[in-house]
Amino acid sequence: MTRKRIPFAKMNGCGNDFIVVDNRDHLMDGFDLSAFVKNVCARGTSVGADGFMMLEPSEIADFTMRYFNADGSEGEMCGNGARCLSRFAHLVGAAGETMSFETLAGIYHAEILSGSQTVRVKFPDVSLSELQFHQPYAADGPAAQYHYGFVGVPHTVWFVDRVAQLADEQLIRWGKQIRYDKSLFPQGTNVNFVEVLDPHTLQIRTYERGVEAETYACGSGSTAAAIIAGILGIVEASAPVTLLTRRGTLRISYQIAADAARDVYLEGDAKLVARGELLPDAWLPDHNPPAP
Ligand SMILES: N[C@H](CCC[C@H](N)C(=O)O)C(=O)O
Repeated sequence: MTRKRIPFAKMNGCGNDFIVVDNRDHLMDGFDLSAFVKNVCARGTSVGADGFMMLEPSEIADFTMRYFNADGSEGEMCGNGARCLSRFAHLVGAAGETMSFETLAGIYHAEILSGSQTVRVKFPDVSLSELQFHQPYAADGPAAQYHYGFVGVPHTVWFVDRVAQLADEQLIRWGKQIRYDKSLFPQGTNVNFVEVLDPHTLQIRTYERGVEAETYACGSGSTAAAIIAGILGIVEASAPVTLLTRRGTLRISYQIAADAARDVYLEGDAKLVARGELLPDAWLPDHNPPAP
């Protein structure tokens, strides 16, 4: 068994938590990444997180972001993850206060707001042809219609009343039903339940694909919800939209042009909460088989 120790950081963006590894020197070569990620992200038996990210070199940007969901699947992109990895890249000297990075969903830009742990990520333009509005939903769900937005990853947005009061089990039941509705979403989807508080403020709860549970916040889901609400005239699109998540606040701003939402920015905290070493028992949970 390898005696490898893997330096890592634990980062937290608005309650979305991530294990981050600097893989610029190919430390992770030889690992079955899917199994590794699933094990280290398991809460209770290992470090636990919503996702796992690696900082890797890039020939066209400051670095490459590789993102894995807690279930071991590689995701194209993660908004809160991108904010956390940008801060990490800055902390380890891989990037200055402004940076660009490669993802499976294209090139993103980010800025560490001076002297703070606030990070603003700029998304590529969101083509309006990637959005769908007022889609009917026949099954027993949170609403009779939903809206769809692809913001690096797929998102559905459901406007509901009193989202904070929605029972956790109900949210999970609806989330799973929609996320696994292959006739509508062959690739699956994240499911965002959104309440309009005022023309500048939305409250949001998200069932995340790949975590298969509610997470405390979702950056790309918040971005999709803010853009959709702006185009529908539910919030004022010309001003920043505040998204209240379960563990903090995200700010989203954008400009609506004829064919795309441009200048799309997602801003919020990105905290470094721990640094240490992952040891084999973090990724080999079979050392502790369940009691017969
Ligand atoms: N929490 C993430 C979304 C991760 C996307 C993932 N759940 C998927 O669809 O593969 C965010 O802040 O944008």
